[in-house]
This record gives sequence, C-alpha cells and structure tokens, in this order.
Amino acid sequence: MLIEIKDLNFRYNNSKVDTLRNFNLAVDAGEIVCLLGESGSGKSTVLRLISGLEEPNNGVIKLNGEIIVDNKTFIPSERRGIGVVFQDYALFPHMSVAENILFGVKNKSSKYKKEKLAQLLKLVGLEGLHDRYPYQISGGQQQRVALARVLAIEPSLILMDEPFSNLDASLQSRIREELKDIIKKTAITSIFVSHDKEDAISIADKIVVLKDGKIIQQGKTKNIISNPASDYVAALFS
Ligand SMILES: Nc1ncnc2c1ncn2[C@@H]1O[C@H](COP(=O)(O)OP(=O)(O)OP(=O)(O)O)[C@@H](O)[C@H]1O
Repeated sequence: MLIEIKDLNFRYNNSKVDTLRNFNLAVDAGEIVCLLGESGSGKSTVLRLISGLEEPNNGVIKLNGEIIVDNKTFIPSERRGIGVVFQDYALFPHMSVAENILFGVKNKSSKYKKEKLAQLLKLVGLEGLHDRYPYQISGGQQQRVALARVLAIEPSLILMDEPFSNLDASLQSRIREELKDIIKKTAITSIFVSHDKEDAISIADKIVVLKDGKIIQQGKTKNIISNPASDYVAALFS
C-alpha cells in the first residue's frame, strides 16, 4: 500500500461545518486515483491534507508505511516526498523549460542534471523545447513541463489538481491519453482531482466520489460505472 488514509476529519478554522468527514482511502503503488465531485465537495482539501498544506483535526495518513500525520505526528510538506501539479501549472515565467524542470533538483552533479533533463524531456515529448520560455509553448506543453518538474524530484506520489481544466476542450482527450501514458510509464502513484467524469473514466484505475465532504462511493473505475451505489452516482456517470 503506497498511501493509506484513515478516518480523516477536517474543518477550516473559519468554517462552521466539517469540510471532510471520515475520509478513508487506500492506494496501491502505481495506481491512478481520481477524486471526483462537484465544486465544494472537498476534493482540493484532500490534496491539501495529503501534501501537508493543512493539518487534519483527526485521522491518520501513512505514506510507504510511515505515518506522516496522526494526532502526534506532522511531517512538513517538504519532507513528504510528494509532488504537486497545480491547476495553473505554476511555472516560473522567467525561467526556460529546462530551468523549470530542474528547479527542485538540488545537490546533484551537472552530469546528473543533464541526463535527468534529457530523460524527462524525452518522457514528456518536449525534446528540442528546453530553451523556450513558458509563454512560448502551448497549454498542453506547459502542463507536461509542470509534470516533468515534479517527476524530476522523484516523488513517491504525485497529486494533480484539475489537470485538464486549463486546456482547450478539443485538446482534452488527446492530453488525457498522453498524461496517462506518461504516468503509467513511470509507474508512479498519482491522485488527481476532477469534476469531469470523462477525466475519471479515461484515466483512473480507481474513482472516489465525494459529496459534501463525504465519500459516497469508491472502487475500481469499471465497477463504479457498472454498479453505482446510488442514484446520485448513477447520474454522475449517465
Ligand atoms: N481556506 C478556506 N477556508 C474556509 N473554507 C474553505 C477554505 N477553502 C475551501 N473551503 C470550503 O471547503 C469546502 C471544500 O472546498 P474544496 O476547495 O476542497 O472543494 P473542491 O471540491 O475542490 O471544489 P472546486 O472543484 O470548486 O475546487 C467548500 O465548502 C469551500 O467553500
């Protein structure tokens, strides 16, 4: 089990209601999981708790068998080895593609960096574009730079917030395939957030349906589609 989340509860300080209630999730190494739900259902909050941007009120999160959060442990974000791809990609505009990709690679020889860069550019299909700046490449290419930048730090888990929402609708199906291919090639475990069933169906091995901060169904993608546990879930996939 790569990540295991048990009985997570969370409420933002200024909120009167629980944002997440009894959130449980277990993800195997190499799996792609989609957190699917309407706006405000708590999807991004789950990513914030896993990455360490928020601390739960109670619950346990284990990564690679090690507790990163419980009632007496809180490993800070930078020591969790988790990579996050933000919705807007958050590339540094004044840095080239190569500089963006290598940004988090510290204390390594220039030979290592050169090889790492070549390997990642090849993986994400951006060979020849290393000298460009973010404004000189397309949205889909920017997304691949953001993914390569996260892969460069060799995380054990990648979190992605709405990875397709900034892309042209006509590009989305191609980019979904590309992203799935890249992630499967690296065999890295990933959890992504979406409100779009098509994202979930085409990429995820497992889907977690969230509503009002609660999981209403989770399971293998094909099982959820063929066996929805409620009218709500059936309607989501209709
Ligand atoms: N910093 C905050 N302080 C208080 N409440 C917050 C904060 N951030 C989010 N919330 C509330 O927590 C709930 C869950 O928000 P969250 O962003 O996790 O949902 P989401 O499913 O990711 O939504 P979206 O798809 O719109 O991004 C919402 O009701 C939201 O208003």
